[in-house]
Amino acid sequence: MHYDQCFGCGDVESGLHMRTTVGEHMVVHSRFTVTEAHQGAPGLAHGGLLACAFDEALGSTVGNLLRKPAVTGKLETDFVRPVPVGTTLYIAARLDGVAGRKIYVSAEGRLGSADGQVAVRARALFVQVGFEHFTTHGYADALQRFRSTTRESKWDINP
Ligand SMILES: CCCCCCCC(=O)SCCNC(=O)CCNC(=O)[C@H](O)C(C)(C)COP(=O)(O)OP(=O)(O)OC[C@H]1O[C@@H](n2cnc3c(N)ncnc32)[C@H](O)[C@@H]1OP(=O)(O)O
Repeated sequence: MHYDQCFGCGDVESGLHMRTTVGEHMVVHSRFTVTEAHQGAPGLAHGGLLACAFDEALGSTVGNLLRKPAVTGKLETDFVRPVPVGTTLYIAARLDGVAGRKIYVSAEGRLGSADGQVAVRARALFVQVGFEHFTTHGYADALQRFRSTTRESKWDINP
């Protein structure tokens, strides 16, 4: 689901500008290029921004494969190698299982190419929610407009 104000996939200037495609064996691929706006230590990606990229990639995996609204309940990250500014992180994510409303997903991010060195691994639990989760806690008017103008069309699989 593409929301233009989303920090992960939207058009926010300092955002991550991530796009997602679904590949073979239901592996969901995302890319994130680290810019000057994403630094923690000088010249290196901030860990929280990397976690954000994985939240986005894993959320997109849930959205693209299950097409059910869900939110992150738990997100774990292993930071294995530093990710320098200018690097593109290639994230491959998988759906590991579903148990009732609980959705388990995991991903790994590689440096520079789809077969580069692993820099980050992540696992998450998403919890399926009703649309009222967003209207109750978020901008209800904006969400209703977003829903009525997009419906199915913003689930962009391999645009
Ligand atoms: C394309 C879109 C990309 C989007 C990418 C970005 C996604 C996001 O960042 S979403 C924003 C961040 N997340 C949030 O704001 C969520 C805030 N949390 C909540 O709203 C609630 O805690 C919520 C909805 C997760 C769960 O609450 P609720 O609906 O009452 O369900 P609840 O009964 O507590 O939990 C359901 C099940 O999940 C389990 N669960 C919930 N949270 C956790 C957790 N942190 N760890 C382990 N298990 C958990 C519960 O134990 C329960 O399991 P069971 O069914 O076996 O008893």
